[in-house]
Amino acid sequence: MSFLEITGVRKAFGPTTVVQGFDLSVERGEFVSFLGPSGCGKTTMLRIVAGFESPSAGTVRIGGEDVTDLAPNARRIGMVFQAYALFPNMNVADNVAFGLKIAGMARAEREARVDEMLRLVGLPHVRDRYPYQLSGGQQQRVALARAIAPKPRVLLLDEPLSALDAKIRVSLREEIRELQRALGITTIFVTHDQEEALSMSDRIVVMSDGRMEQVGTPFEIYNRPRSRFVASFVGTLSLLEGRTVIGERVVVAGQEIEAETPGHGVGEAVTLALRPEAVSLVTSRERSNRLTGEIADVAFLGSVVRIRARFGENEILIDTFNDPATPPPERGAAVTVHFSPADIQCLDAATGASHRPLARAAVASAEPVAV
Ligand SMILES: Nc1ncnc2c1ncn2[C@@H]1O[C@H](COP(=O)(O)OP(=O)(O)OP(=O)(O)O)[C@@H](O)[C@H]1O
Repeated sequence: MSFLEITGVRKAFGPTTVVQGFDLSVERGEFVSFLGPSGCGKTTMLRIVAGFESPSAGTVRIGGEDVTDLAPNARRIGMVFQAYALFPNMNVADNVAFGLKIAGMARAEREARVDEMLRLVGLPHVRDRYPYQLSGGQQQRVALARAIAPKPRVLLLDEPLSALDAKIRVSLREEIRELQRALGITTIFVTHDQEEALSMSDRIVVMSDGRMEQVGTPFEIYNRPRSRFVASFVGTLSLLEGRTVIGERVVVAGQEIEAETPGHGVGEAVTLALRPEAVSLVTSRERSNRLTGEIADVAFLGSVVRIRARFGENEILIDTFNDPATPPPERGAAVTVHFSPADIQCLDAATGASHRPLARAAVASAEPVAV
């Protein structure tokens, strides 16, 4: 049995079911993200694990113990919320000591643990400050120190980074992950930010409309999305609308390309999906599987240049690495792009299912995936 077992959980508020068919086993020390758009039920699921909501059906087990009917404070979990939830009238040390005091820890031991926790989150110098004297990032680090001080069995993080500046968000991601690894604490992290989930998680649960769409490692979720929803929610994807012709070929914007379209007969409409990093600009004539169109937009992102090219009604995003010797193409310029047939994913318009893994992963390449 896994350390945290969520079995058959369903949750309804009145007539509205907001979570259903939720089954998940989390190993000890694992970092699992619940990823999905606003309203998909991820916070509700986290609150069920925490004990703030009771499920309409199903059970939650931690360390083999059925905690479904236990109050939150009896579950030995730690939680960090999105909004700064520090007690404003207490200084940092008292905030971090809060759970320890409730647990009846002696003063000297408490003080030592507070110091240890503040060192762990890199804030030994803010001990006597009040929350309003801290930056947003510092407040969240104190909230993290407060959550882990009582040595919880499970750490629950509800969008803890979403109120912070982009730069701090990225550095705190790494800090949280490092700390989580060092402590070996089983963690569930709720986010609607796919980059956050991809970069931090051992596994991701992608949720939509109260259901689990897919569970997998970031690599699996990105490269082998099981549904159109997962394919388009996680990462960036260009969709091409085409029509199949004889010989594994598809006509897109009046041009023929090679693409496998399993399950589609000749003459059928088909949707093809492509990741931006799978497309390259063609500089010589020899490459097959090309489409010619026009540059619609160029975004210079620094190390990566993201180009939006138009092919009739279709648009393709292309990520190329910055080359200091070659300025990016101009808007309106003609462009020819190339992609390998293996990098094309054929989506089934009717069911939203994807027929085959996205590209490179299919050959189990160890190539790092740009996010
Ligand atoms: N106490 C409640 N009573 C009634 N409906 C609720 C309650 N709590 C949540 N809901 C509804 O349940 C659905 C899922 O909400 P939940 O907060 O779990 O989604 P979420 O994925 O976490 O979204 P967000 O990222 O916006 O927080 C929403 O439609 C929400 O309105």
